[in-house]
Amino acid sequence: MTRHTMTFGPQVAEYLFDIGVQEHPVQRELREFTAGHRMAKMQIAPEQGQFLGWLVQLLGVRRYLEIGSFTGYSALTVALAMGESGRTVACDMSVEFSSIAMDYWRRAGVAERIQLYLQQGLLTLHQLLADGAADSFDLAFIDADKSNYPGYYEACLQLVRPGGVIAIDNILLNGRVVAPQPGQPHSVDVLREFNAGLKHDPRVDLCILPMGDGMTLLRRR
Ligand SMILES: C[S@@+](CC[C@H](N)C(=O)[O-])C[C@H]1O[C@@H](n2cnc3c(N)ncnc32)[C@H](O)[C@@H]1O
Repeated sequence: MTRHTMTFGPQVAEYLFDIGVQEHPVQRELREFTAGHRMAKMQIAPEQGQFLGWLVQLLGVRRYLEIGSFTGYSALTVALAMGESGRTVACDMSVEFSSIAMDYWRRAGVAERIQLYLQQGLLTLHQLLADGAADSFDLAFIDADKSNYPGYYEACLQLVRPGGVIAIDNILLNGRVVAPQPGQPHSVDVLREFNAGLKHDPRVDLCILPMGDGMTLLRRR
């Protein structure tokens, strides 16, 4: 028993992965491919993917909005968990990353169910709102540039239906949110202020998981 969240080394992390992560063969291939990519650390941890897939089942998610898709692992995970009736709107700005993502989405047979917008994420979210998509998503996942997190959050609060969930990744910035350094990027201050405000936000119910680099979950009231 413990009153604190345990921290653990690579051996326990490997054990948790072994006993806790179920992957489709294409998901595994994509994760292994991405491990060799120069920006590999941007991908979510596989146990976060497992959690998102589980949340999809729990909530009965049919419409998923993702801001920041990189090589496609999180979108692939959620698309597989939603099944044939699921629909994803994915946002990214990188042609290079997105072409890898689309390749793996095709190979897993989910590409037709994912609509990718290759432009600034905020622009896409505002377009979706202008097109009447408010209250239409069951789950949103924010995992892109940190300085825009407050803007992504405000837009997602309108796009996700009441009772739906907004998940937010990398809220700890590798611990930089609690150990500010001189000359650090402005995004650290933005994220620290953003994190601190959520527990006072009457529009949501909050839960933070110490998973990966910290994942916040917000249920829209
Ligand atoms: C942390 S990665 C996403 C990881 C992904 N969710 C996964 O599971 O592999 C962040 C992504 O956000 C994208 N990005 C950065 N700034 C962006 C912006 N302003 N609008 C849209 N996408 C952006 C990057 O190109 C990158 O692919």
